[in-house]
Amino acid sequence: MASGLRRVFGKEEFVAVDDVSLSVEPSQVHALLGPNGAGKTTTVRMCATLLTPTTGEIQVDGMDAVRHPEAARARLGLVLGGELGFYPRATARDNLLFFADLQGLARRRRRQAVDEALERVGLADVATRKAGAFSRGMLQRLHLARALLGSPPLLLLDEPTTGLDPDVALQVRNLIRELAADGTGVLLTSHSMPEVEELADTISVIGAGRIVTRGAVSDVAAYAGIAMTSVFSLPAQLADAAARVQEQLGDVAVVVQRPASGRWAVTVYWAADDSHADRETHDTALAGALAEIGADAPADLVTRPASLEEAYLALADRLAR
Ligand SMILES: Nc1ncnc2c1ncn2[C@@H]1O[C@H](COP(=O)(O)OP(=O)(O)OP(=O)(O)O)[C@@H](O)[C@H]1O
Repeated sequence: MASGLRRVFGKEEFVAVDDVSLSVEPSQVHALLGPNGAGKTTTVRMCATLLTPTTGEIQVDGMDAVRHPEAARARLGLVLGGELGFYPRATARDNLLFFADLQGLARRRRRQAVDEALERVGLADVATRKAGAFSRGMLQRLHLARALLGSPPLLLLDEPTTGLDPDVALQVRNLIRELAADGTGVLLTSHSMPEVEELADTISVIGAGRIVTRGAVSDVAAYAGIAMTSVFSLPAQLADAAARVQEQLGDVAVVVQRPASGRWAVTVYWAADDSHADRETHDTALAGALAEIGADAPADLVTRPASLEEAYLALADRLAR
């Protein structure tokens, strides 16, 4: 839906977003991942018609969003992280009725659309309570309800769970998954790796305004140069275990250790370029290295495909401006 997006700011001609293309299909959750200032929000704001691209094209549900921003706006729902924007002394329902009105929803459809949206986000029971009395989690769900008015085929969610309690964040994630399952396309930004890993079908990693890699978690991991990871713990007295295991393994892996619960939590990142290596090969190599340094075989060893967080941390240096 977006191609060749570029956005330049100010007299200094700072390039915030450079040649970004992406698409969000129905039922797909597409996540934008990247460090602070990478250009994620600028991209979302352009897709939402809040910001005009310096160059590039955007289509929302077949509508040219640069030429016809209002028509495109009616085809998408937007939740920007940390926004306020409700009338504290009006009820949740009246707030949504006001926004339904702003969106130009037909009068006879308005009340029904509002009640459906409140129901969808689990706020139907508190529809007559004032928004000012809502907790942060309830407000965030109200934002989602607002975005859902008129059942747009596309949702743009910029950090929808930032600052929420874990249980409320979980509710919001469940809701996002349900909406996608019902056919809505979702473009999501988040700093939570487990969240992106859980929700996203496609991940675009953005660094310094450009998309550097795109795909599933395994694709991001391959780009980061790691494929699998082994994690285990060692007793506190083995303070130099990582360096000694590293010496044994050489450049097929990177070994790090951190203190955790009075022991060492050790992580071994196996290099991705050895495509023949499987779990067993890694475990055998590791057992040999540990025996060599005089450590007992760890009972809690797990070797598995790299997580998104591990992959992301491994490539963080390459994303800086
Ligand atoms: N209106 C503006 N004027 C000038 N520079 C801007 C403007 N908006 C954004 N920028 C700059 O563009 C870059 C990208 O910002 P953006 O907010 O898109 O990043 P982000 O990836 O969403 O970051 P974060 O993770 O911190 O939210 C930043 O360096 C920011 O300072």
